[in-house]
Amino acid sequence: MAVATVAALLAALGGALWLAARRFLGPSVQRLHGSEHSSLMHGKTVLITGANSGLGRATAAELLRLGARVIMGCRDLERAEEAAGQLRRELRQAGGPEPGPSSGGAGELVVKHLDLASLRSVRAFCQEMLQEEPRLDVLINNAGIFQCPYMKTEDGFEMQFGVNHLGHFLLTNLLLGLLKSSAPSRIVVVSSKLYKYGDINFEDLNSEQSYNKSFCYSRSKLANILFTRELARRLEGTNVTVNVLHPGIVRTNLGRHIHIPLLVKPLFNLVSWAFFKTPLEGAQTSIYLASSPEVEGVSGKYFGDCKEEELLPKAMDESVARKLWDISEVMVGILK
Ligand SMILES: NC(=O)C1=CN([C@@H]2O[C@H](COP(=O)(O)OP(=O)(O)OC[C@H]3O[C@@H](n4cnc5c(N)ncnc54)[C@H](OP(=O)(O)O)[C@@H]3O)[C@@H](O)[C@H]2O)C=CC1
Ligand SMILES: CC1=C(/C=C/C(C)=C/C=C/C(C)=C/C=O)C(C)(C)CCC1
Repeated sequence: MAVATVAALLAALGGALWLAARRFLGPSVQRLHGSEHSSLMHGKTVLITGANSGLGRATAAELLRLGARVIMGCRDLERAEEAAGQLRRELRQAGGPEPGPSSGGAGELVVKHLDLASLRSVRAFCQEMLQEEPRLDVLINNAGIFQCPYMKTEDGFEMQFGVNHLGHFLLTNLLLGLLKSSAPSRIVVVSSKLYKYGDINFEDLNSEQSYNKSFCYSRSKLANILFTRELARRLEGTNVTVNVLHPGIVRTNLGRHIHIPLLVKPLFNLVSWAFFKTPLEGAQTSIYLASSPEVEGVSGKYFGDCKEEELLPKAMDESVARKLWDISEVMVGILK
């Protein structure tokens, strides 16, 4: 008995040491582009939704470092300005490009208000973009909400479907002209592996008959993939590409609606610290699809860890993708 207890304690201690060593001594993030690529994104304007937190913030930081001009589309201007201030300080400390009159926009960070839970806000944002921005080279549909209680957007859509899919659907459609006139340009869509558990039930897209927060998140992420594939088809020959990715499991604020008992929280924090990716690790595929010459001309594909991955048949169903597109047009009011 005593031997078993000692063995269990030793195993636990060994495991803890291994995890700590992995975090502290292991290679820090394998950055996609080292310093030799620090001008890769010079002259390019990138719009990132939800760039004040998590993956969006890390993506913004890295693309700024590569010389992009980054527009942060965020719903809370106070949180966004705070994040922008930190990003500018970090860039200066790292010796990144200094924005100024002669920098051609390199390293410049702009904050704009965008609430994807309001079609009015999306329209106002796009109008401002079209008035103020002469070009848009990369659009990163990153913002997302995860497993919230049943809530509706300003326009009466179930919140996860409304923000993760419909808000981005309208945003992308209204910015397509600018992306086309800036071609070659790219659209990057952040989905999730959890798409596998979703289905597009056209009879109840607003989840009024029943609401399951996990299913609705998965459905919104499946919609992200179907949207990407249908858009890629529609964009053939335009030199505007669109690809979709899953980032893995990443330690961000996405879990804000998951309620964990106070006493168990430290354990969850420890587990996430040990096993989840950091935001910079998780953002690598977004950064890759936004900037790498390797994916020039590649469109309609699904990526994880900077490599193309296979999709389940339900995410490649062209008739479902077309029907979802048509219904989304009606829902957001852009039916021609
Ligand atoms: N973290 C993970 O393990 C995984 C994440 N993903 C996906 O990654 C993407 C980024 O999430 P992540 O960085 O993890 O989470 P965070 O919660 O850290 O970031 C989400 C961002 O989306 C913004 N957002 C939420 N609702 C709206 C809205 N109505 N209008 C505009 N912006 C909004 C948030 O703004 P605010 O800060 O104001 O709330 C925040 O900036 C999401 O699409 C998510 O589904 C996919 C798989 C796994
Ligand atoms: C980090 C973290 C949490 C967990 C978040 C989780 C589990 C997020 C998972 C998101 C996924 C897998 C999204 C996929 O699309 C807690 C427990 C809320 C609180 C402690 C810190």
